[in-house]
Amino acid sequence: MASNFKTIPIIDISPLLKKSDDPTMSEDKGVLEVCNLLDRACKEAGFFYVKGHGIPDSLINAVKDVTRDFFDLPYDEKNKIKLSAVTGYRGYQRIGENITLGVPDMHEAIDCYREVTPGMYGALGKSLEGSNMWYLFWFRPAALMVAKPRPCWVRTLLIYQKEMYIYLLFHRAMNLYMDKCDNVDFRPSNPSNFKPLMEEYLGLLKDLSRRIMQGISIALSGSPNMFEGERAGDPFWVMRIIGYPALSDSTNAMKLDNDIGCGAHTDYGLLTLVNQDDDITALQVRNRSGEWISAVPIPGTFVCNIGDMLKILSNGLYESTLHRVINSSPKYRVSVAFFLEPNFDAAIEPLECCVQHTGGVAKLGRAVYGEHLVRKVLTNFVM
Ligand SMILES: O=C(O)CCC(=O)C(=O)O
Ligand SMILES: [Fe+2]
Repeated sequence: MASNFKTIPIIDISPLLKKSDDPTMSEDKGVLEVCNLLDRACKEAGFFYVKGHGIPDSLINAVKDVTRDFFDLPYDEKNKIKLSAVTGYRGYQRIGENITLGVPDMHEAIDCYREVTPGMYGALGKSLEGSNMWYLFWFRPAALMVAKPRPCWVRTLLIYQKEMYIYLLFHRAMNLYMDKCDNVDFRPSNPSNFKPLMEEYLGLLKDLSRRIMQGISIALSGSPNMFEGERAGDPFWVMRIIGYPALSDSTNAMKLDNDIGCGAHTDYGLLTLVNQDDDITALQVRNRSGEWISAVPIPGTFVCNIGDMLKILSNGLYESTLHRVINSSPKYRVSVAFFLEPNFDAAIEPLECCVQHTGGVAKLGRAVYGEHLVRKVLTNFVM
């Protein structure tokens, strides 16, 4: 549970980055100082700014400029990369199409997900590969085996329901598989510099976020590479390129119905890095007593926050704090959020070192990341 923080700490991570290829990094004084600050921020707020991250200001700003250029285009042009189930929920969504807690969000966005390859599904996914394999899964003989004595038809029905649910979930996950939508490019070719710029940016953010996770590993008393391998060695990632119309703006394709740019939510994965507009305060973070604390833009920094999967891994030591966006300024706001996630098929459960630090009992249950993601994405869109 986050504390009653009133401000969000700023952390200079340059000492951590300098040592990130050094196997003895966790003995370095400068690294340990950064890790202490990360530890405190993750416990108290679940949010922090990073500076000294090495990503040039010119690129950070160019990414926001090209985002603004895209959202400035006519609706029909933007809709050429329309998000749908066929694109695996990738692409452009108009204002009001994204839904948080049943309420349409007053933003437009491009959603980008890492492509999903068959190997990423793990055992369950593998059984669904190939055409129509799912019905074997549906009626497999093992489905008739249950521990508790119940009439046969009840047992069959219960298993049938559960398996159908799992099937549906993974069917949607299969839609995230790029081979199913390789004729749909969800990245716009207009503006022409959009793709190369975002590719470069994405590469740098993947690297940066993994380096920050090294610091978080050390902060949690683990080895610097605790999140590599089965947990997040081949991480899934998401990038949301977002535009929030000014409240007074009625020229948009859909009239604004409410003032919530993005409803209160927690992020799904490990760590989020937000590149937000410099001159508009709109992102708000909720503290323990329910006050909304503004994440005031600090040029040249990223706003970072903890996601649900890291909350589970840390056994609740770190908070995935509720946040929302309200753009009450008279200007259109853009932000680009990068989400570092676990491996798609990672089974996430509290880490032993965190259980030890939190009274010896695992307080949070196990979650398969891909299932968690698909469940969340499906509640975000009405299709
Ligand atoms: O636009 C922002 O500042 C944050 C967006 C956000 O919280 C999200 O996309 O999860
Ligand atoms: Fe968020």
